[in-house]
Amino acid sequence: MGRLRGVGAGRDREEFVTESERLLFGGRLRYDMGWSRHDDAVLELTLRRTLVRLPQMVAMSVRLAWAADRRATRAVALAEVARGVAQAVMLLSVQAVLVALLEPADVTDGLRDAMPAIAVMTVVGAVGAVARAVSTYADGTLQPKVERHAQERYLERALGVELQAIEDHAFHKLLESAQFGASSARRMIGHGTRVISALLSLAAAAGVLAVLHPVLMPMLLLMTMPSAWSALTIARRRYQSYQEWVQHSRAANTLSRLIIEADAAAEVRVHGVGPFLLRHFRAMSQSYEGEQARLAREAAGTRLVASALTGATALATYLVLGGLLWSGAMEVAAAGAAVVAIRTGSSSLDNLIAQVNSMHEDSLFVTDLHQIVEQSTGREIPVGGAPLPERPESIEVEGVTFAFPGTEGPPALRGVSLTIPVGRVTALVGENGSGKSTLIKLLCGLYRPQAGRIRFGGQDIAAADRQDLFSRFAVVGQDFYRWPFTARVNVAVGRTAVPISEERLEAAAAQAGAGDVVAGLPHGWGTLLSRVFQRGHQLSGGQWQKLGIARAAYRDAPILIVDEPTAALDARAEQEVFDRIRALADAGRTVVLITHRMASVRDADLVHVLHGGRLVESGTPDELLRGGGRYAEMYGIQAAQFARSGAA
Ligand SMILES: Nc1ncnc2c1ncn2[C@@H]1O[C@H](COP(=O)(O)OP(=O)(O)OP(=O)(O)O)[C@@H](O)[C@H]1O
Repeated sequence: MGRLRGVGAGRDREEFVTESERLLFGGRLRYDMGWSRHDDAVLELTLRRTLVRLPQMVAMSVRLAWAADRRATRAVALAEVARGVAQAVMLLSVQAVLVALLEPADVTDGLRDAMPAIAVMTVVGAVGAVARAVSTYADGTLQPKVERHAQERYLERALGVELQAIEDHAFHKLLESAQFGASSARRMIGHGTRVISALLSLAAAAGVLAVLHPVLMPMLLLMTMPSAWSALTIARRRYQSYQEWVQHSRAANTLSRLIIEADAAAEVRVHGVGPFLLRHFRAMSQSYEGEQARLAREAAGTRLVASALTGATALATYLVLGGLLWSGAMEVAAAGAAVVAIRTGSSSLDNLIAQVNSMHEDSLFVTDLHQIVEQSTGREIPVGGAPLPERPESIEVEGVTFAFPGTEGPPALRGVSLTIPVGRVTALVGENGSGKSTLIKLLCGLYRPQAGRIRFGGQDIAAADRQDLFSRFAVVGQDFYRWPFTARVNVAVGRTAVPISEERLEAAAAQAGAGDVVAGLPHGWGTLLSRVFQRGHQLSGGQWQKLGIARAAYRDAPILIVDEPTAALDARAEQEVFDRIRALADAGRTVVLITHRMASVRDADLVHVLHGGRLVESGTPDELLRGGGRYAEMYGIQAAQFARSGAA
């Protein structure tokens, strides 16, 4: 990575855009790690730093485990300590047995002297085995709980942030990366357990070596250095690569999903899109394979160097041991015990390094999880606030300007001021992209204006309780969500805070003209509305639209926002929907209607016309028609179309 940060790095990176990335996704899909927030953490992934971070990481796993299940955590900790102590006692007993066997001239005496140590070895062997079984069981129950806990925390955070955070690609990338945090948290527990166990057994081996000869312990450490270095280097490269390629992999997955996606299946076949998608899937996968091959090549080289160094240090250690024996500085029995301790110690150290390394890698993903918490701070939907008036006279939009963050060009809304009277139908009209849907999202409190304010009966909604604000609205958007659940849930999802009421469902369906749709379903309200599951049923666009309106009716909120509610409806159904919308307003509901059908707007009490993010006209439909402005022009165009088709 350091190389990429060099002078020519930007140019190299720009050049390295695959054809698929450019054609399908409009450019490079790899993150510039030089600018990544993780960069510091990753590039500092050195042996020293990792070891310094070890206590932090162990503490992190303990905290995760403690929050998930205290009893199991305690059981794992006790069992692991018991295992470590058993191992230490075992090593000391081995030394005692060797001394007893090698020192006396008579073998029988030696065996007799060794008996107590052999008995101790048997007991601690059994204790170690039981401790291991306890740890395996407790760890097995603990890990899934930790994963669920972490996953819930993640989902709660994702749910709690503003729409704008979800739409921010950097935050979204973090969300994607952090979704692995939960399984990493689970693995951290396993690694944490094994780290403690390796540390204890290492301490035992080191203790024995220190007693035998002071030079042996540093030799043991030296022997393990190369594998530690290689493991950390490989892990660092892997994580960097993951971070850089996360969007690319996601894009390749999107391509493979599109090939099997039910909604795209017809077009994929009729237009022959399949081979095109497959070709680009192959190309994108191949470029990722190239990256993986690079990682594998570098890992192989690093491992080779590490093995050579390990061999050299092992040789040096045994030469030192030989020298000690030859010079008479050490007895044969002690040398035998030293060999056992070195073998145990180096295998514990290797194990420790491997575990610390995996733990470090996983801890980076768990850190992403923590970063979600950190980065969502300040972006979460505020809790609490001033209550809104129960029945405001009107909603006032005052000089509102709003630009989508990170977008260029003029703001989506510029100095818009208008009034939405309560209990009336207000229509918002304007050409595509004029800012109608954006204004609606601001009204509902999904976005905040950069200038100006929106008042609900005099109360600025910026200071209002957002949940209270949300509760005032029912929205039937152009792209209302088609939940892959039953018809019942697709309507009742309008109000999930209370138990589902069949009576209310029927009333909502009747209000939306969706009664026939439900009656025609094979299992009525219980019909699953998704073909990708067993017993699933497919609705037509118009049938879905009626259910969408029923959902809003079920929500029963004082303000109903309908964004192109009739686009997929036939002429009769369209008329019925507008009649119903009118009736809702007559019954005291406030309706904000967005539509391109000018004739439908004629029933509105007030019309606001947006153009290029500005309010250009306001008035009753008759006033605007008489005024001869934009509304009159759009109305005239549509009326002429009808007249032409009528004459034909
Ligand atoms: N999430 C978004 N991020 C960035 N820009 C957006 C986003 N949503 C809308 N825009 C831009 O804001 C402008 C206004 O869009 P908006 O959806 O409000 O228009 P509209 O009047 O509802 O259009 P239509 O009649 O086509 O539904 C457009 O230029 C659009 O590209």
